[in-house]
Amino acid sequence: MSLLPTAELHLHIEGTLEPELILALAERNGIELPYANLEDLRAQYQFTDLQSFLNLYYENMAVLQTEQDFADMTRAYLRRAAAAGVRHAEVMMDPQAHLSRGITLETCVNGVASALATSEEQFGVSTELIAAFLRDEPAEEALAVLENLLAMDAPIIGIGLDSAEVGNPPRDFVALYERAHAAGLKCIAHAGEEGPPEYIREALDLLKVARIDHGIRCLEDENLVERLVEDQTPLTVCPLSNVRLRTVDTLTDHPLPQMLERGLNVSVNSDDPAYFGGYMDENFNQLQGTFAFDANQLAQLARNSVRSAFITDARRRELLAEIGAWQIESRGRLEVPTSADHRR
Ligand SMILES: Nc1ncnc2[nH]cnc12
Ligand SMILES: [Zn+2]
Repeated sequence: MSLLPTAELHLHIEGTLEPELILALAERNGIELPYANLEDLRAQYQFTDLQSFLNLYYENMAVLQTEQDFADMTRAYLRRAAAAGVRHAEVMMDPQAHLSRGITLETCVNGVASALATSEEQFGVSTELIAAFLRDEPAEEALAVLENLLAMDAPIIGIGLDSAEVGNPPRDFVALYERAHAAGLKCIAHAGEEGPPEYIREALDLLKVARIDHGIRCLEDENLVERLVEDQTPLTVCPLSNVRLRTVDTLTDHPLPQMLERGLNVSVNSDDPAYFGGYMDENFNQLQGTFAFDANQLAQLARNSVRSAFITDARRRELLAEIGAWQIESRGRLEVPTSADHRR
């Protein structure tokens, strides 16, 4: 049984920093961590909400110091993603989280970009880079960083908006998104993860985004659901993330089946796989185990990711053909795309 070919559209590269790599980079860079060992570090991975995760996520970034560190982290993700069936990845990074630690834009951007540049030949995964801005930091700072990214001709195709959602609405970032649109960049934003449906509306109406990251709280607003279905707005859903951050109680309670049923354009993504218990294959594995999706439903989720990706029509046709072949091969004898071989 071959792996389900998919596009990963919602992935924070800093969220792929595995505990083992954190310790290795700390050692390489002579950084003292507040954890005695791997077990001690792993014991921190219990989250009560988004903020409790973000605290650890930002803290662990201290080990990322050089271009090589960023490139090593990115290559480790690409290798793992390829083994999970990912054929195209649109990778977000958080430049402000590094600038605030005294790491230059060149170091973090060039480090990640250098690994992405050889991804297709090395791992068979085509990639794009998206700069995400921290919504819990001043909007003026985000705009200044975007100007610097543009000035250095950073190889980004778009911008995103992430970090602590509640109390930091999309309406605060209109100038940032106007600048990004004017520069010809694609625009996406996290909305409706912990925040209300109104934030999804704002992201669409004020920031004019092409995709919504998460968006699961749209279901609380029937008019919004109808609009999202009508426009086929992509929602990049992250099931294991939602469970680990307690947005839903258990995977059984996850609204993905309901969202598919309603005709929303939903895809499956891993968000911060090193923190949330799995990469793309593990997300599909657990969905399959919980909801018993058939080959048609799994293929639909994969097709949604490909039709929502920022890729050429030729690449889209190529990936849709791969999914079609997988679907034919899988019908009638469906096993889940397995992660057993690469599980930690
Ligand atoms: N799930 C998430 N939500 C908001 N900001 C993030 N940054 C990294 N992961 C995030
Ligand atoms: Zn995210």
